[in-house]
Amino acid sequence: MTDVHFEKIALIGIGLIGSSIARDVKDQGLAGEIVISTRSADTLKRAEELELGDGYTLSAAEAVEGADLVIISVPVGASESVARQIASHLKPGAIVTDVGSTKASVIAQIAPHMPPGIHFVPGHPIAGTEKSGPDAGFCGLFKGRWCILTPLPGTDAGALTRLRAFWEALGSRVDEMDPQHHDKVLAIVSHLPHIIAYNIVGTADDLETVTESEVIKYSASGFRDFTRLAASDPTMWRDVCLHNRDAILEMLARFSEDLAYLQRAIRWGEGDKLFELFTRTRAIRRSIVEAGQDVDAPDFGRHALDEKKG
Ligand SMILES: NC(=O)C1=CN([C@@H]2O[C@H](COP(=O)(O)OP(=O)(O)OC[C@H]3O[C@@H](n4cnc5c(N)ncnc54)[C@H](O)[C@@H]3O)[C@@H](O)[C@H]2O)C=CC1
Ligand SMILES: O=C(O)C(=O)Cc1ccc(O)cc1
Repeated sequence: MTDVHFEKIALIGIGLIGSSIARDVKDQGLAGEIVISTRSADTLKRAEELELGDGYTLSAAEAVEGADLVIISVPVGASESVARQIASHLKPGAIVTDVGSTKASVIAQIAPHMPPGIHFVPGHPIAGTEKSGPDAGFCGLFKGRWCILTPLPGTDAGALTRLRAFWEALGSRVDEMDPQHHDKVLAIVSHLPHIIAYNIVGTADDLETVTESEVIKYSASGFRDFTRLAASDPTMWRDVCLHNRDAILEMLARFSEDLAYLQRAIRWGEGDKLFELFTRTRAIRRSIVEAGQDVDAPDFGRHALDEKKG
């Protein structure tokens, strides 16, 4: 059996994801010691009040001293800064991983700083909410959710197996994927929906004829769903957009083309085209429900993309 117990786990960043990991690790006794580091003193103090770990420090370098597993849970744009700070303090043989929503950029930021003998295995739990900060996390966030690992060529098989077992202990289903493929898949199933939500809520806010009270008063559940996504952390999503630029622009181009098709059909009263599209999309959801798949399941998007690729 793979050993999922670590003597010391260092958590760098203790927001929604870091604090959820801390809660699960504690709950399941997966670590002898949890040391938490974050950039802001206020967040660190809050983590201590919530008793999320055993040790607390503003120094990421100090946190990783002697750690067998280091989990970086910061906005993706802060990855290189963290890697620089911890590089020369890592214990030989340590596993370093992250939870960032984009993978190619995070790898480019972290991998060059990792000394020989350190096992860097990038990861991404496909689980979260629109909330952020240490209070937002909860036990069981990762249960039944996918976690995608994007190992690099030459990644130590033992380190990969241990990290996989760690996420499985948190209740996740684990898949491995090439980082570029990950970034394309997530661009369509996660990044675009957030961008569309930010855009539609922004548009509604800009409409002079629609007062704030009307937007709230008459908002149907469709619009409300968008406002939840559009309430997501601005720093995190700015970084996702800037660090998955190419895949997002590619998917946005496809999306805009398809939107123009819809726009034209509406303008010219081409009801058959509208009906055909709406019937096709309805069938997609129905087939997922009939297959007994959770419609929230993150692999939905991956299957849809694979089917498109043929
Ligand atoms: N929010 C979500 O639903 C999900 C987020 N992710 C990824 O997880 C990572 C963390 O996201 P959340 O926990 O949601 O964010 P969060 O905003 O709740 O927490 C971020 C943490 O990073 C710390 N931090 C920020 N800049 C830092 C820096 N330069 N150095 C050290 N610490 C720094 C903050 O103090 C905070 O503790 C991001 O990369 C995000 O893309 C992955 C899956 C889901
Ligand atoms: O809140 C939601 O609906 C999400 O989609 C959460 C989420 C946000 C970012 C990720 O990289 C993974 C999951």
